[in-house]
Amino acid sequence: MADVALATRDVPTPEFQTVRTPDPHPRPTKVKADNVKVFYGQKQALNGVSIDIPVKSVTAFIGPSGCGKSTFLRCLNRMNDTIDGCRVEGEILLDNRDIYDASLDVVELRARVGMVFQKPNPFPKSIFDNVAYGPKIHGLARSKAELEEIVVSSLQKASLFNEVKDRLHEPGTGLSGGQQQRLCIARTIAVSPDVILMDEPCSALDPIATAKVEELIDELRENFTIVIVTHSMQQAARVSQRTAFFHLGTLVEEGPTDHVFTNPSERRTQDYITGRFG
Ligand SMILES: Nc1ncnc2c1ncn2[C@@H]1O[C@H](COP(=O)(O)OP(=O)(O)OP(=O)(O)O)[C@@H](O)[C@H]1O
Repeated sequence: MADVALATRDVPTPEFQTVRTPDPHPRPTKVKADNVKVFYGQKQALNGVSIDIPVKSVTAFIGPSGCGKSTFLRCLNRMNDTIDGCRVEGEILLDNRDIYDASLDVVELRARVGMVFQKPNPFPKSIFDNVAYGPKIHGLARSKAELEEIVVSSLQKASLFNEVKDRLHEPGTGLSGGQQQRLCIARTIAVSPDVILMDEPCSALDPIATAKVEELIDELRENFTIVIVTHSMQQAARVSQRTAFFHLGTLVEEGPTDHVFTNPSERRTQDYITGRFG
């Protein structure tokens, strides 16, 4: 009950309220979204989502299929800009800067806010070149040696180096699915992002590869702000510190992961996590 008493109510739109439970030891906000609405043509997919995403921790987005988790995730690095007919309203700040500001360089933004997709999607290039690609196009290495250093350290941070060190010049597509996903994470890390967005990063992986990626996510949160969309509530419970529950285009509830899973403030959250719908 003490946790419920902590919950504060916010009113992003007149139609609904998001219940928020603060962390006992809150971290500074890295990304702040305010009243974000997304439309695909005439259809509204998000009804005014507001959330503060804390720095250097993992925030999980959960909710039934079609509730808008991926749509909201894609707002955070403007990937929705690439979808015809998609319109975003509201405000999203990264380190207090409006990411929808007309003067903002979207390529730069996507380097600062990297994305890992559901299906591993290495380039048809060598393992080395997959990781070197970003640093090369962003001019992050002044010499060949520096580029090599970035590639090796990114593969190490992605817990992949030891498995591939003897075949760096072989195709990335020749790796196993789990290794390919860690290669994609290494590729994202190589451009030194602040935020890593992960859209169901384990859904194409077997349980062992999933466990490795989850372990990796836990290590990465020391240095990166991570937002993960997942269909697996066990995964959200294992890897995240905060959880946000979406339903029908609204953010119903967000709070510390243990609170959301053990003592949710909202009936809809309770029904979802106990499998009554979704
Ligand atoms: N490119 C698109 N064009 C039109 N409608 C879309 C598009 N992408 C998503 N939608 C719609 O927006 C709503 C939210 O979809 P979204 O993919 O964000 O949900 P989700 O919670 O991530 O679902 P899932 O868990 O199944 O991936 C859905 O009704 C979906 O049909």
